[in-house]
Amino acid sequence: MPEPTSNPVSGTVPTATDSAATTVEQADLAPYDAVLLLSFGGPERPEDVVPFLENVTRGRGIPRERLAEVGEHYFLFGGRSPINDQCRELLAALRTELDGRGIDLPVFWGNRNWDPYVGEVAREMEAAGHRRVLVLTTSAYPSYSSCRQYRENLYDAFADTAITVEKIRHYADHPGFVTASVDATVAAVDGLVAELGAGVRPRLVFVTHSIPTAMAETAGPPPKSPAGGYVDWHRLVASAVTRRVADVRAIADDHDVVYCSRSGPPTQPWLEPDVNDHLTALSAAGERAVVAVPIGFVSDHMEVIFDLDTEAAETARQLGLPFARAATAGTHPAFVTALVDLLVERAAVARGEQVEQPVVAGGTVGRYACLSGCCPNLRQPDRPALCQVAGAL
Ligand SMILES: CC1=C(CCC(=O)O)c2cc3nc(cc4[nH]c(cc5[nH]c(cc1n2)c(C)c5CCC(=O)O)c(CCC(=O)O)c4C)C(CCC(=O)O)=C3C
Ligand SMILES: [Fe+2]
Repeated sequence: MPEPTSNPVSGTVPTATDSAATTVEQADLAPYDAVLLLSFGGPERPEDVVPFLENVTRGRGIPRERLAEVGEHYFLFGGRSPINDQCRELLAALRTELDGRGIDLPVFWGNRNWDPYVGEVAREMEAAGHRRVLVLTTSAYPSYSSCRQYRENLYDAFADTAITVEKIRHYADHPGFVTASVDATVAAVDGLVAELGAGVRPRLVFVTHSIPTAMAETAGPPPKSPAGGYVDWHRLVASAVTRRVADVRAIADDHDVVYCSRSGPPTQPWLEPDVNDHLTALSAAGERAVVAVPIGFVSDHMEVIFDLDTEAAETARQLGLPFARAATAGTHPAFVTALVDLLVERAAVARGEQVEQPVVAGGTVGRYACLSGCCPNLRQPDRPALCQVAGAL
């Protein structure tokens, strides 16, 4: 940040001794008057688990056995999902970063599937006088589940309020998100090398949430491959992370994008391979060590602590395949800085200003407002959603 020539807060000229306290210029996110962190939500007590699962799966056709199985994942961790605490930590980190830039807008937090519900938070925000809100979700990629479903819930929450809602762009290809994954991957590679010796070249296995192939193929705006925007964006992030890790550490030449948390009826095709099947195949092919990089999750969600740290780690143990899991972005400073940069960028765009929109090489600048047919709801195509504009794909 440039040194201010005068102190905009007090109007006095900063001196050498008080400069530390006076170099923060007041800034804002005009035209927005508040920020909303929108997340998935998760249970915090054993009694919450079943009602939470009912909220998530209502009308989604998930088999009863799958629900019972996922309930057990939560019970294994005391009936408490890690996700809400991670949102609290992210809120604190965002506050510190905003304060450091002299931005004093309030940051609210609401969830789609558990307390604090976004519908209740919307009414609080309206009562507090807010009228134009900028939303940041804890989901970084395009697809129905990771984008439109959030926007449908925003519609339900805000339709009857006086508040206008806008969103930042999809940010998985933002350099700050990629940097957080690179640092985490380097640390995990170093851990394996310390354990196994300098000759080992771990293979990077990027992991994300599986979704039905029908959802994947319709995800994201063009240009996209037949696999769809969800898969394309993950492949791009995986390649970007691999390139940067390979610049500084010896790793295997190839990397993979694989999936966890498959749900739905067995007859419905979902994205494959499953991470456990893939570890088995890599072991059979003679791979000597694997680093799992959960680029599909912004923090250590249940999918990370159960599907990877518990289940996939056990698969690797049984295979005798050395395995490490890289940290998620969480509150990595590069990620927190990137999120605030994305808020600042979005506000500048709303003011009609020219602004830099950084993406990693080969990335595309995600849309601020999605096209009305993008990431369609295949069950209820006409369900209303916010932050979209009319336009054909
Ligand atoms: C793409 C995607 C993300 C990433 C983007 C994002 O972050 O949003 C994500 C995140 C999450 N998913 C989560 C939890 C669950 N997801 C489920 C079910 C499903 N997820 C799907 C997709 C995704 N999900 C889909 C297509 C289904 C099938 C039902 C349907 O078509 O809607 C079910 C039901 C049981 C089951 O079927 O597994 C649960 C409990 C939690 C909370 C974790 C915690 O507590 O830490 C988080 C962050
Ligand atoms: Fe999910």
